[in-house]
Amino acid sequence: MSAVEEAKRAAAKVAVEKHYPKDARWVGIGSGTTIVYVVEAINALGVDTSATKYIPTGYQSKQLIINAGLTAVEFDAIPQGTILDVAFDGADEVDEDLNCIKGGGACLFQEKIVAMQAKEFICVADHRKLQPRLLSNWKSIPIEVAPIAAHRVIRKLEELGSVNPVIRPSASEKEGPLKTDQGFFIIDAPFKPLLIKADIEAGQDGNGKDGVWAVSVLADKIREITGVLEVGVFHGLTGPQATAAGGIGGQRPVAAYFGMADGSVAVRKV
Ligand SMILES: O=C[C@H](O)[C@H](O)[C@H](O)COP(=O)(O)O
Repeated sequence: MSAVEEAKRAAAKVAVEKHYPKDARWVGIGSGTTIVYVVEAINALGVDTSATKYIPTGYQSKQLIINAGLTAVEFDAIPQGTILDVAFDGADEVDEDLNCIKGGGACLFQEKIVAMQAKEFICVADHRKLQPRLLSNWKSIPIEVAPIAAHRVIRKLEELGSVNPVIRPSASEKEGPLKTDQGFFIIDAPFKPLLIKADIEAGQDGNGKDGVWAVSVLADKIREITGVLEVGVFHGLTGPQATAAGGIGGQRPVAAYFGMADGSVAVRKV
């Protein structure tokens, strides 16, 4: 196993040991390569999972749950008002404020609704994802859009300062653009690194001047474009603040665990 895979596995083990409630009834399971180790770590806990329902965030996630011998229940099949005990997921990048970029594997819409339905959203990743600001290393924001509106959305993203936003192709050119679990397209929109709270407090302007945006300002602007289903920036209130504002746990994780190159696990918490 490569060092990066070892790092993902180490982070998943710590995150699950710290945040998986032994009597969990409803657990969100994200998408990607890191989440595989989260499911492995859940099974390794040795707790009784027979009464627990695992909510997938897409096709890959659902197959992962089923193949691990756990019970998958689609998001639209959970009883109304159900609050998930916890949701785990990976990320493409996490900043100092715990805002995340997600959607590198074309899953983001279902991941967001599952995260927002959970009391606690926990992020698990390797050291490459740990950055001071979003778009430091990962260069573009994945945005899920209705195919018919894709070119219109691209023009609007350019107006916001994105340079060369593109519709993500599928693996085979003849199949055209990649389709999400919703049958939508993904547009990858490059922007300059996004400002965090400390930058704004230090007096920087995050309102798009010279193409420089604060995380939530840009995420909200993109989401307002007609044709956009969801944006792969997870931000805003989280934890008790989200609950106090009438939400559940919010879309920003309360904690993120990173497997480091030296074998240790680093954590960022709100
Ligand atoms: O679209 C994919 C999801 O947002 C993933 O959670 C994200 O891309 C991280 O994936 P991985 O764990 O493979 O790095």
